[in-house]
Amino acid sequence: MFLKRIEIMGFKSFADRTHIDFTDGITALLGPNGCGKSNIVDAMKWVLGEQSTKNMRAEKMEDVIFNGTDERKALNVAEVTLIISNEENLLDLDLSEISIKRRLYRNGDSEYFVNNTLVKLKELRELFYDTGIGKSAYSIMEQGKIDQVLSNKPEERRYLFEEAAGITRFKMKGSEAERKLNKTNENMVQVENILSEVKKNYETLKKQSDKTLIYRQLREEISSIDIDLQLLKYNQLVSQLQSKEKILNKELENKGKIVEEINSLNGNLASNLDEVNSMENELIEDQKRLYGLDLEKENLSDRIKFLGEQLGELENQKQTLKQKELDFLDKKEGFKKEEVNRKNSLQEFKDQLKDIENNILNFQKNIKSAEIGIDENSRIIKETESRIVQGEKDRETLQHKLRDLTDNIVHQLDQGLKNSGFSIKKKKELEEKVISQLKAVQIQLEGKIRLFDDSSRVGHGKDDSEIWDSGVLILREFQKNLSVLEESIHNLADSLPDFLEEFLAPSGIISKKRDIDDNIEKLALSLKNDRDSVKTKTDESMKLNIRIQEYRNTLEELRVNKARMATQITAIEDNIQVLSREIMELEEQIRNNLEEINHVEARKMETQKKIDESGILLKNHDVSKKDLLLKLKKLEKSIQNRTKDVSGKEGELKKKNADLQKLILNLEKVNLEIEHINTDLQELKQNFRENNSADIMSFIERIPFLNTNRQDLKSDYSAAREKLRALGQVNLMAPEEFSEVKERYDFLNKQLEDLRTAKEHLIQVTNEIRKESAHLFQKTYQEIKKNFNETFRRMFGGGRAELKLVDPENILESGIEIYAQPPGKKLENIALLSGGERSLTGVALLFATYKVKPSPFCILDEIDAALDEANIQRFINVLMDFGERSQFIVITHNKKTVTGAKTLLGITMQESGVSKLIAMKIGEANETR
Ligand SMILES: Nc1ncnc2c1ncn2[C@@H]1O[C@H](COP(=O)(O)OP(=O)(O)OP(=O)(O)O)[C@@H](O)[C@H]1O
Repeated sequence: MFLKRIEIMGFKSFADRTHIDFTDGITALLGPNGCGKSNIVDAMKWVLGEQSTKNMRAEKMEDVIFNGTDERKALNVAEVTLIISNEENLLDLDLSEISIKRRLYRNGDSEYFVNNTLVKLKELRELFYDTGIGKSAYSIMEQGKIDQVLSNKPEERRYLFEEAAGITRFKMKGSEAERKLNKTNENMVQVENILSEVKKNYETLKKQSDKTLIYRQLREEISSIDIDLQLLKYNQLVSQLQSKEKILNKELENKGKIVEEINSLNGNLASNLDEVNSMENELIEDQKRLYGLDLEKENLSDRIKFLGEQLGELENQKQTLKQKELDFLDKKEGFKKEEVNRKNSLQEFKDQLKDIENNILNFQKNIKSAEIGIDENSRIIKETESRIVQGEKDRETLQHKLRDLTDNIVHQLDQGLKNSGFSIKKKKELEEKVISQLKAVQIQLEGKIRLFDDSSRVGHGKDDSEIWDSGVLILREFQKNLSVLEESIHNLADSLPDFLEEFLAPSGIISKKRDIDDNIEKLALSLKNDRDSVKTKTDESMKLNIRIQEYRNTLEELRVNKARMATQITAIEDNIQVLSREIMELEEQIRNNLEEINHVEARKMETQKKIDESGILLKNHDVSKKDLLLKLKKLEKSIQNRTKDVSGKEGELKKKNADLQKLILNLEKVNLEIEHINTDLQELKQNFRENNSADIMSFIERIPFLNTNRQDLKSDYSAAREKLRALGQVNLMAPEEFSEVKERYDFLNKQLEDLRTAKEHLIQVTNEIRKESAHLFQKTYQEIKKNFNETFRRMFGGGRAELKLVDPENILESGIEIYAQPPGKKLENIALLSGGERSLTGVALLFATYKVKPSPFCILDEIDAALDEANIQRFINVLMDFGERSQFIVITHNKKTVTGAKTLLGITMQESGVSKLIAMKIGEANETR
């Protein structure tokens, strides 16, 4: 047993909570027409997820909720619970009993539960795939549906075979795989589009990055050569210093010796020569100073020259940096222009998007107002229709009244005439008498008038008094005749019955009839107007519906446009972001460049200051030298005068002193040279630190490996600088930008590759599903085909039936033709069969399918309606056979079919409009039978 119980509450005519317990075998559902038997079938379909309102015999889904009776209010919720036994694990849930519940509220909210857990409709449907149960399966066969299996197009019949073959799940999986494949294709196109955009950027940045890397390499090369040159100079200065220090030490030794010799010579000349000596010392001092001044002057000139060269170099550097700044500014200007263009386009797109959104709002408003118009029309139509119904009722009431009144009039007239003894013949005689008397009076009157007229004109010889007398006579005669006439009129009036006056009086019965006639006429006119108005409003609503459809189509297009526009806006916004980043980076480069320029400028100014200071020193030297020369001349003259008196010994002493002086001068010179070398060394170190932000001593270990050919190094330096210049403009951030883009480019390529793999996989899955489905379908089709002929022969007591694939080459789409040959007839297409034959053929196909894949339960709703006695018996025989294996619930009005059932369930409507279940025990059932 599969179906255990169904609980229905508030569903269609089942207003109260109703439990129906099912049993094994065949259960017959009995009850008079309209008592709610098919509503139970509807409840079963509904709880299994039926979505078609047509299949639920409703206009909208809310119509399935109990909508009230004269005695009961409508309900706001419908609920059906189906309890299924899953002991044979037919459903893929590890539970022995499963309850499925569907609930619908009047506001349209709908819920599904499996074992009281809220689930989605999709999950519920998947639970029943390939079980023969469910929306499109064959477990529920209703009135007309069996016939529909035969009337459907050959392709539409496939569902029966597919469900039996168990490929519904495959089909779903196949469609899902195809949906995924389409989605993957769309994603691939999208990724390819983005990739082609990124690729452009990638290639541009790659070129720029390569160039920048060369640029950086050259800069490093130049800096390295520059360091080598500085190291060479440093090495040279250090060697010079060492050799000078050696000379200094040697000369100091010599000086010591000569001083000793002079001291001994001077022993006796000391006193005499003190003055001379002091003068000579002064002279020597002055000569030393003079020599020192010359040396200093030479050094200053060299220094000024060196600083001048440095200044030139710095100026070149500054010019290069300036040029670089201009290039950056040009580039930035270009980017700015592009950014403005992009922003303009962005604004245009945004305006367009706004227009589209406004249009969407307008169309939504139009739809809303059209819907309001339709609602208003429906309201008016409803009102008018109820007015028409009321009008019809009123008209009927009036017509009823009119009929009563007319009967009354005839009756009263009859009665009145009878009571008053009125005779038409007598009335006619009296009327004729009055008319003839009236005519006689008229003739008499005309004759007398003429006579009187003649007499008054001619007189006939009579006087006036005679004329007057004859006039009086005439009038008296006339008066007499009128009295006779009056009497006749009275007689006539007396002959008419009195009650007629009452009849014709304003409050009389005839006036009432006239009023009713008028009212009926008015009512008919108003009904006609109301019907015209209903028609006009219905036409209007139809037009509004067409217009709503048009608005919706346009709305759909607008929504597609809106999405497209939004994508373009995002793309431009991305573009603008890239541009503003590039601009910011350029600005950063310009700022760095400016800092470099300022730095070079500061160094230039410092160098210039040094040149100026050296120039002032040079001028001061010239003045000092001139003064010193003048002083020297004077001093030499004084010494010459003083030494003329000194003896020949003094010659030797003089010579010694001269040697000493020479030595001292040499010593001074060497000291000065050492001092200059030290100054140069300090300067070199200082410059090195400023240019390279590092101490030259940290590079010292490079010296032994240096190419000591200064000339070669210099030409390498110039060549590298030339290459750098030839490179032109360089995007310094390009390698970093390129690495970012590369990362994205690689990522997109990877994504594309993944999508390709996914696509191949999906194609493979689809092919496998198709292959497996084709195999299962073919197998099941062949079995059903074989069974069909057998069940057909059993149903018809002979004959032959056949199934044919319309397109055997295309087994997964092919339609299935049915041919049937009832006994003694020709093999015919089913369209030519009689109603009963068709039902029987349909049932044969259904049972042939059950044989291959029995559905765990089966509901047959009056499928026996068109069968005659003999066929019913055969139908019952087959049904009872199948009843051994499956659970059958049969709705029928046929007594014979009822005899085949094991259990009977009765449905009644004890309370009008509310279905109720009466469980009949087999004993009672037999009595009922
Ligand atoms: N939402 C509803 N609320 C109340 N009653 C409803 C609702 N929907 C349908 N009905 C009632 O259900 C009845 C129809 O029930 P159903 O079609 O099940 O009858 P049946 O027993 O199958 O009849 P038959 O033997 O003629 O096929 C109708 O009287 C209809 O008014």
